[in-house]
Parts: sequence; structure tokens; C-alpha cells
Amino acid sequence: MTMSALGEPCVLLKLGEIVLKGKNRELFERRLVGNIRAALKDFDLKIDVRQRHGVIAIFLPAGTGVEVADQVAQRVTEVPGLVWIHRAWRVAKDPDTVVKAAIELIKDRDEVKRGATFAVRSRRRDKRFPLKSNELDRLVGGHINDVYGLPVNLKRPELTVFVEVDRDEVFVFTDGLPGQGGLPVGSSGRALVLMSGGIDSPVAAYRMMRRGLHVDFLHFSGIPFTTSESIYKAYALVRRLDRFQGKSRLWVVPFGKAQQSIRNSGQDRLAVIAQRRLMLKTAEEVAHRIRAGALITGDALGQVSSQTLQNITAQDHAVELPILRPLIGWDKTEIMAEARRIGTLEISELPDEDCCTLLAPKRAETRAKIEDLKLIEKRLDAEELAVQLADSIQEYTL
Ligand SMILES: Nc1ncnc2c1ncn2[C@@H]1O[C@H](COP(=O)(O)OP(=O)(O)OP(=O)(O)O)[C@@H](O)[C@H]1O
Repeated sequence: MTMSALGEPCVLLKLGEIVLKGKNRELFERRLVGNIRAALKDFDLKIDVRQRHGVIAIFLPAGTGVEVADQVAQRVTEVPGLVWIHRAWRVAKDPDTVVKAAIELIKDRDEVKRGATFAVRSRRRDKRFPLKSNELDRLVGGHINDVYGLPVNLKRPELTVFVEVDRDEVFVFTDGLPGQGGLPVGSSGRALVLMSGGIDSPVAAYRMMRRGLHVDFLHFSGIPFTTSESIYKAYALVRRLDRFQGKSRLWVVPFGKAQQSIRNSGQDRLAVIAQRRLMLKTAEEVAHRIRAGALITGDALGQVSSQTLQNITAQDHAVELPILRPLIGWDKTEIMAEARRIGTLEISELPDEDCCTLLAPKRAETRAKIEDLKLIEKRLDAEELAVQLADSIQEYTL
């Protein structure tokens, strides 16, 4: 007996925080379904994504192989808003078929070979099904016990078989893949990430996508005084992060000349903060043009001299838009672990000639005074410069 004789492979998705939403839940779910469809476009298959009670089911065309179903499940793990992704079998709604499917499902499992403990957990979303969920547990569990001789352990089973009775079918599956959690991208609006080629800002971008923001990326390059390497790096990072949201745009500001003017202002110790404020002012101008409601940076309190409380305050004063800093309370090791998990660390660790090295002073100010910064900015005509810089951006669409 093969599994396909029993049913079709499909993917069952468990929603995250959306389930806590009240009246707006429908809106969040619809957005999530749209994001899932967009993420699956590359498969070039007629994939049917359906909202069911509390879950989303992905139905694949008849005859789709298990490998493709696995790839679909894997791809969906990258879509924020889901907590579990289960490769499941969709079978006919009768108890005998469910039993056969469950037996077949675990046939090759390691746990079965070594006689591990198991449990069956059933749920009935359709109350007209002839068996109640505990009766279904006992029926399926009894057969598994007969066929494989596995002992039941309801509290801490090593293998769990899930059975979910839905409106038109029954889903049978075992453990799943963890999802990203969070909210569907786009449900919180749009923001602009200031993205260097470093480790922190890509993680900051990811964390805010996960809270429902669709983000654009803004990179300041030292051009014409540096090579284009940092742009390639930013582009590679955006490509990686695009898997979580889709439709990403990278904007690049040629920043070298502006940095030179800052350096020429002679305020060596304040140069880094003055530069960061000019970046923020430029970002704010760009944000207005693309209708982004916030800026995002990878700052973590105290990590480097530009990230002391006083210097962060001086940066907040440069713009009116809120600056979101999701990593503010994170340790470097935590940021690195997250960067590794989301696949940006290996790109960030590639060497490049960051624009900021152009301005590294011998001793950076840790307590920048806003009045001193304003004096520098007056001389630079920073507001006008920010507009000019925003005019000079180049767009790199993926
Ligand atoms: N060249 C740049 N282009 C765009 N944003 C930048 C650039 N340099 C710095 N930033 C922004 O300023 C934040 C602080 O930068 P800084 O270099 O002080 O810290 P960092 O901890 O090294 O950050 P990262 O690892 O993101 O480079 C960055 O997280 C990023 O949001």
C-alpha cells in the first residue's frame, strides 16, 4: 500500500499571534494567505491556499510528488505569521482510511524501529464526524499499538500522530517544521531600514518584518572614495532577506562627498555622530518619498561609542520620524546567533570597505551635545544636503 493510494500530500499551517486578534483577524489572515501565495509563485504549480478554521491548508495538484510537497513546506517556513508547518496527508473522511493513513505515515520512522513511545492527538473541527476526538485517539492508537507494538505515553510521547478532522477531509501528520512566528509582513505598514553591510542591521530588518512591517533598504556607500563592494554586499543581504517578505527594494546613496565635507568641518570627535545624523535626515527624506512611516537601525545600547545613551538621543533629535531599534537590548552574541539562523551572517562577514571607515576618528565622542552637532550642520547646510542626497539615490530592484 502506498501513501498516494490513501490520499494526497498537502501542507498544513498553524497560525501564530494572529489567533489573538479580535475583529481584525480576518484582515490579518487574508494578508497572510496573500503572502504565502506570493512566496510559492516560483514553484509554477497550481497551488491552492485555503483558509480553514484556525489553520491554513495548502493543496497541491493531484499527483504532486512528496519531494515537491516537502519543498513547499520548507519554503513556507520563511513566511512570517506561522508557528508550525506540517507536511500532512489529506485523506477521505472515514475512520478506516484515517487508521490506514496513520499506520502508513509512520512506517519508516526511526521511532517505530526502536519501539519508542507514542500518542495520537485528534481534533474535530467538524462535529458531524462519527467519532469524538478521544474515540479517534483510541481507535488510531489501538491500531498503531497492534501493528507496531509501540507503547503509549500520553504525557511525553517520543512520536505524536496528529489527526485533524476538517470540513471536507481529514489531515494526518506528525511533527512539523517551526515557522518564523510573528505577524504577516505588511500588516503593520512600511518602514525604511538603514542597512550597512554589517551584522546588525540585517537582523534588525528581519525582526521588524516579523512584526508586520514591509521594509525598504537604504544603504550609504562611500562612493566615489570606496569601491562598490559594500553595495554588492547590501544587495546580497537584501536578496537573502527578501525571502521573508518579497518585493524588496534597495536604495543606495553615494555618500563619500558628504562624508568628506563632514571631515573638513574639523570636528573630528563628533564626525561619526554628525554623519549618522546626516544619514538619518537623508533616510527621513527618502522615507517620505516612499511613504514609509518609520526608520529602522541596528543599534544596540553601548555596543560602540556611537550607541551610548547620549549619542542615541542625539540621533533621535535629528529627525521627526520614529527610529525603531529592535536590537537595542541585545548582546552581540545573540545578534550573531540570529544572523546565523536567518542566513545573513555569512554575507555580513565578507570583507568590504565600509563607508564608515572613512571617518573613524582616533577618539570618538561618547557624549555628543546636540548644540555642537547643530553648529556643524549649520555650516554644512545639512537639511539641504539631505534633500540633495535623497535626490541622488539609485534604486536596485531585485
Ligand atoms: N553605510 C551605512 N548604510 C546604511 N546604514 C548604516 C550604514 N552605517 C551604519 N548604518 C546604520 O547605523 C547603525 C549603527 O551603525 P554602526 O556602524 O555604528 O553599528 P554596527 O553595530 O556596526 O551596525 P551594523 O552591524 O548594522 O553595521 C547600523 O545598524 C545601521 O542601521
